[in-house]
Amino acid sequence: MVKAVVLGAAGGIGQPLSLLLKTNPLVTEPTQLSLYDIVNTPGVAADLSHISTPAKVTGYLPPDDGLKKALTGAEVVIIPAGVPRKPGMTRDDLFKINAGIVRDLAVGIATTAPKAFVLVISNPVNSTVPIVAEVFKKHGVFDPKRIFGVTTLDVVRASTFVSEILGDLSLASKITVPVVGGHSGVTIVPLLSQSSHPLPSGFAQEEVDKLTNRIQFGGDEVVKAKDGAGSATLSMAYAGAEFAYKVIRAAKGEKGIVAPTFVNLTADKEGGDALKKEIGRDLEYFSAPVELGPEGVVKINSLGKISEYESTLIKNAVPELATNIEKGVSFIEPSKL
Ligand SMILES: NC(=O)c1ccc[n+]([C@@H]2O[C@H](COP(=O)([O-])OP(=O)(O)OC[C@H]3O[C@@H](n4cnc5c(N)ncnc54)[C@H](O)[C@@H]3O)[C@@H](O)[C@H]2O)c1
Ligand SMILES: O=C(O)C[C@H](O)C(=O)O
Repeated sequence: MVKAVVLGAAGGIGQPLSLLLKTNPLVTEPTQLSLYDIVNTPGVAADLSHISTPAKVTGYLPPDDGLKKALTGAEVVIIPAGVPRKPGMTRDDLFKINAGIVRDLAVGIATTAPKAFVLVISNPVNSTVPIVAEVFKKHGVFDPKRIFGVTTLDVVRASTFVSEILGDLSLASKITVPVVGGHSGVTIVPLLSQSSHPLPSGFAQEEVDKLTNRIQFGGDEVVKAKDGAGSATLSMAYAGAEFAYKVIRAAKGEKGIVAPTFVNLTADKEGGDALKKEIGRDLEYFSAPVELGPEGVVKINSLGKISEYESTLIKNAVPELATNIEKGVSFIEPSKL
């Protein structure tokens, strides 16, 4: 039995994500799904509760201790609460509003469900994950193995775009491309040289560059197409559900589940230290392929053999990552809790 909670469940991501959690035929879990938002969750929960699958769905709003009730007994908490981008904005522009939202929700988790796995979707992920971690530290419940920044959408995009180039969309769900670094612009580093399905022979460097750029700025492609009506929601719901299932399956004892995710590098000290050497900087957080287990992070894998081009991408990612991480860490001071 798993209790999963979606915070921000009435939003563009929250609703389809909750639908996927309620309906996935491969996973009989979660058996309890709690939906929390500042608006509309009773309606979303009533709607989902008519679907003929086992998970019991309940909606909560802020009055009457709704957050606490939603989180009581939670094992997996997924956070897509917060504002999305409009054209012309960077993810960092969302910090002003989303940092406070994520901080307050993190306080709720730290006090009510400190052992839950926390999956952070709200942008800017490079800063919101450190915010959650700092809140947990202040409450004395920080476990780096249990806090994840969800970067799965970058991985999903990379697989899809590579399958398009290979001219076979049916390969999309089979192709794996590790995407490392962080979740914004140049901090998104696809390791195309490690694609499970190599790019066509003779694929020019110029084309690798174009493909890399498309993966790094895939979010902007959607923001532009939605033209003021928000950012990726449906593909994010898909990606968020995929990652959540991996965390749940690993928690249930399934072995060998590996996924890139943005984690605190102390989650696996040995692996984290080796990774810091590879990237040439003592960063506190990085998205890397992580092996998952019953307690969360088991092992942070090294980047392995990467091309010179990819090594340059990582060099370009590191300064922005360091700034984003510091911004999140310094947002949390004892006086703010
Ligand atoms: N990690 C990723 O890959 C990724 C991908 C897409 C979007 N995002 C981010 O996810 C976030 C949500 O995007 P969206 O399109 O669903 O936005 P949205 O505006 O459609 O939905 C956000 C929801 O959060 C709710 N909310 C606001 N404050 C809250 C609070 N204090 N407690 C609970 N709920 C609260 C809102 O009421 C709304 O229902 C944005 O920050 C966006 O940038 C991340
Ligand atoms: O681009 C955004 O702002 C949303 C999300 O981070 C994405 O990658 O689609």
